[in-house]
Amino acid sequence: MSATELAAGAPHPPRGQAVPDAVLYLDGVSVVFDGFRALNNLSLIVEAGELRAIIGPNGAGKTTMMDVITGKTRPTAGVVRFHDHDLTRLDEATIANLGIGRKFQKPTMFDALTVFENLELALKAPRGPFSCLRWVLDRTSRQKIESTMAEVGLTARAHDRAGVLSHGQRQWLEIGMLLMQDPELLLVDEPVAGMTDQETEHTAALLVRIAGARSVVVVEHDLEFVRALGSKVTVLCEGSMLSEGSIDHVQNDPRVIEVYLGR
Ligand SMILES: Nc1ncnc2c1ncn2[C@@H]1O[C@H](COP(=O)(O)OP(=O)(O)OP(=O)(O)O)[C@@H](O)[C@H]1O
Repeated sequence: MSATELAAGAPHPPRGQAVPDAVLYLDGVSVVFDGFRALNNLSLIVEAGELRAIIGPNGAGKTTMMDVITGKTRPTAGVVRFHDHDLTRLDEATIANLGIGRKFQKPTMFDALTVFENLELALKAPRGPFSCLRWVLDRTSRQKIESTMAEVGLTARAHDRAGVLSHGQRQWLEIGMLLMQDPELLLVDEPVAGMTDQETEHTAALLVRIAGARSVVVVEHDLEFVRALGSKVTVLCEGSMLSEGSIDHVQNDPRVIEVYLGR
């Protein structure tokens, strides 16, 4: 049973059984806080190289879902797998080291350091027997920093301090810092809140560009931005998946219109 077949609606395999091409696999996940179900039997599959948008009204469970994937919150029930790793048994640091990066709304960088220096700090420290080959590693690191700056559109700001960047540029730098860690799955929380229209467009193009080489899950309220992503959209409501498909499909789904878009 492949992730594509499951995503098309085929029945899920028995709990705990790996799905070959799924990077992220949630099945029957519930989170109960003091009797309140923040997640209610949620199932979700993200494939390799997929860009997925998650939308839903306030309190739908979007943040709780991200918290479950990153190990911040333990599910009360259900399966959460990253490839064949059972994430419900791992702590946050171990999950991050497996290759799951998370970008929160508020950027966390050093304002007094330049764009280049912030990316350099975010680079994984060289490990192993070749770490003495400083020159080779330095050249490789420099190339990686330069390609990441190009990827997020900050090459022209390389030697400017992070503190003088615009709000949008700070968000892109933070995404670049996460990319330096080579995540296989990137979780992005409301990336365009407070951005100008032009910054929002740039961010959509950036996320489309970086998905493909890794999977990207974006939680966002801005539906025009979600449309620009051109990706599959999952609508959460009251902790469950309400609808899934293209932005046109979910925007025309009467259940979505009733509980979310029609408000
Ligand atoms: N630690 C907690 N203890 C109790 N209730 C919580 C806790 N965390 C979240 N909740 C509740 O769970 C529900 C889902 O919250 P969550 O933050 O996941 O929703 P969301 O979709 O991210 O909402 P928003 O769009 O407003 O950020 C909310 O009703 C929230 O009040």
